[in-house]
Amino acid sequence: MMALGTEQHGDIIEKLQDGRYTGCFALTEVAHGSDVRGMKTTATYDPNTKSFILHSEDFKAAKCWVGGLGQTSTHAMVFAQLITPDKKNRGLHLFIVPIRDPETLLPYPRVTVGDLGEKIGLNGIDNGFVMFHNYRIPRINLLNKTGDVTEDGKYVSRLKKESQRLGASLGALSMGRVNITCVCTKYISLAIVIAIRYCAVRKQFGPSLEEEWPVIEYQVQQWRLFPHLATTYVMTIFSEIYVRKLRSFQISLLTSENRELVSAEGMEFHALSSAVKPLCSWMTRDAIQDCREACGGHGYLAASRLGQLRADNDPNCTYEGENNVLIQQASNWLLGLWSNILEGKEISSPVGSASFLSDGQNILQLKFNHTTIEEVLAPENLLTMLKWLICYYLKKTHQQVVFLKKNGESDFSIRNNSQVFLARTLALVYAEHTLMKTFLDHLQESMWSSEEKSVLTKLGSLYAATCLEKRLGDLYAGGYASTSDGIDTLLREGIITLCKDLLNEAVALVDVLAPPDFIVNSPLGFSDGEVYKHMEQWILKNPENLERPSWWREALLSKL
Ligand SMILES: Cc1cc2nc3c(=O)[nH]c(=O)nc-3n(C[C@H](O)[C@H](O)[C@H](O)COP(=O)(O)OP(=O)(O)OC[C@H]3O[C@@H](n4cnc5c(N)ncnc54)[C@H](O)[C@@H]3O)c2cc1C
Repeated sequence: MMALGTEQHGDIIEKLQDGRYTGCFALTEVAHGSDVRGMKTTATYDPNTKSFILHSEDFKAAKCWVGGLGQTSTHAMVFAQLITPDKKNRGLHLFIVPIRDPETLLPYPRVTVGDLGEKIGLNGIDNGFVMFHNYRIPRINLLNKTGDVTEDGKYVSRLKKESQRLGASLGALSMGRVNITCVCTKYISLAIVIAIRYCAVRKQFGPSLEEEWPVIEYQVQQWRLFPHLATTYVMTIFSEIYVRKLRSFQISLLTSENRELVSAEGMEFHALSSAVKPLCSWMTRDAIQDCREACGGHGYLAASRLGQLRADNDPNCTYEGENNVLIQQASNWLLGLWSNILEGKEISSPVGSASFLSDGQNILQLKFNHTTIEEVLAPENLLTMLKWLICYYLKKTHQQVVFLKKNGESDFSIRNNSQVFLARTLALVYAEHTLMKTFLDHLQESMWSSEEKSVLTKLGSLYAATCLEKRLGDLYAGGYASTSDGIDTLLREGIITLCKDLLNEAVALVDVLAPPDFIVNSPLGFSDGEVYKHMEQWILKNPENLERPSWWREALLSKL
């Protein structure tokens, strides 16, 4: 509201800030989500009453999934197609719409609002729907920074194209994606804390009947968990730095005279957030699942919290841009840079996430030339391999685009047919590289002791080596490595060695990440490691767990 509104919205912003009003954000409709241009809710300006008439033609046009709308919000920011009195559709605009009376929480007449009902997770949030039936709101409720309607109904905008206006409105949402990345770091941290603490205590088998091993001692268990521990550290440090960078970008948005630079930074941040949000939410999804399985049967107890974490992280893959759709924004930006490079033009990457691409043709000539595990695991060598992969995917995706263009396919069809194994992977590797680079740059800061730096470097190497091991096929297929180089053995043995090295540090490393016990709130993951004591308390505290089923009389013959 602050990004897209003007002085006329000061009063309402103040009431939202001090809690007299509560707000929500209504973009998605029942029949349209990712493709926002398909939204059907209309806001028709009526110069006689100087108001907009909001209307949802049917249930398909109902706004839905809106967090906070189901039972509580008094106001919604609603995206609607703005229709001026000349019957022209001026495209999607944002309106502040009163939904409920703040005194009674009852909906206003001509507004149908309600809750979507139980969800897979996040049930603490009341996601709701709303329909408008020729519902009038004052003219000044339009957020009018990019486009406005005069009292007599003329449309005015400093941005000429509808796509620019929509871009400005949606651009204001970038911070939301960054926040999601931060939320993911909290979920992945909790999951890894619970799993590693539990696995350090849980014992099964051993070299002899007398000697049982904690399951974390097993190689396979380390390989299943420690790469996620490494990811958690890389994600945590990355997201902190990333938020700081974005905040200073937002300040320069308001203050900088250099509009060209700000615009280039804006595009890069948009591309970056469009790749990083999918990567982090997917890595968190995979980590939570592995943590759940790593805790065996007890991990399946609701009390372990792993199921809840899995369900709560799930929508991170969907909202603020469905991952598979959102990630296309990043690959489009990268492909644009690559086209410039091929034409011999300079490229602009003021945030620095893709500046290495200007050397892309040389990077593609590089060959794997390491002979020891130490060399392969050296962070700068792993970073080079990730850079090579980005250039490789750029080249392949660009070739596919050119091929489809030559075949006369439309832009829509070209984009659609260059995603799988190409543009999508490109954007993911770009995000993987950005995380690793940011993490390593941060390790150069003087705040770290040499011991801390040493263990953090191991974590960085494990993160990058794990990313690369999954793409060995491409490293061979693209000619970076040949079968005689032994890259597979060196990378894989490197991962196993790192896991072994980290064994003694693992519990301390999760203790660093862990919130206080009352937030961990899982008998498997409390800091004292007294898993069985806490499980017993948990199970016995619920009297129902010791009772016969409520229907026992119906099922037993004796009825006693
Ligand atoms: C818990 C939760 C909270 C939410 N909160 C809000 C909120 O507060 N406000 C709000 O406005 N919305 C909210 N949403 C809605 C959310 O933003 C949308 O669900 C999301 O943008 C995806 O849109 P969709 O559901 O229409 O999916 P669709 O766009 O219908 O996607 C369906 C599938 O099709 C695929 N697909 C679609 N287009 C393409 C393409 N071009 N190429 C390849 N694949 C494609 C997608 O990848 C997806 O797998 C929330 C959703 C959830 C789950």
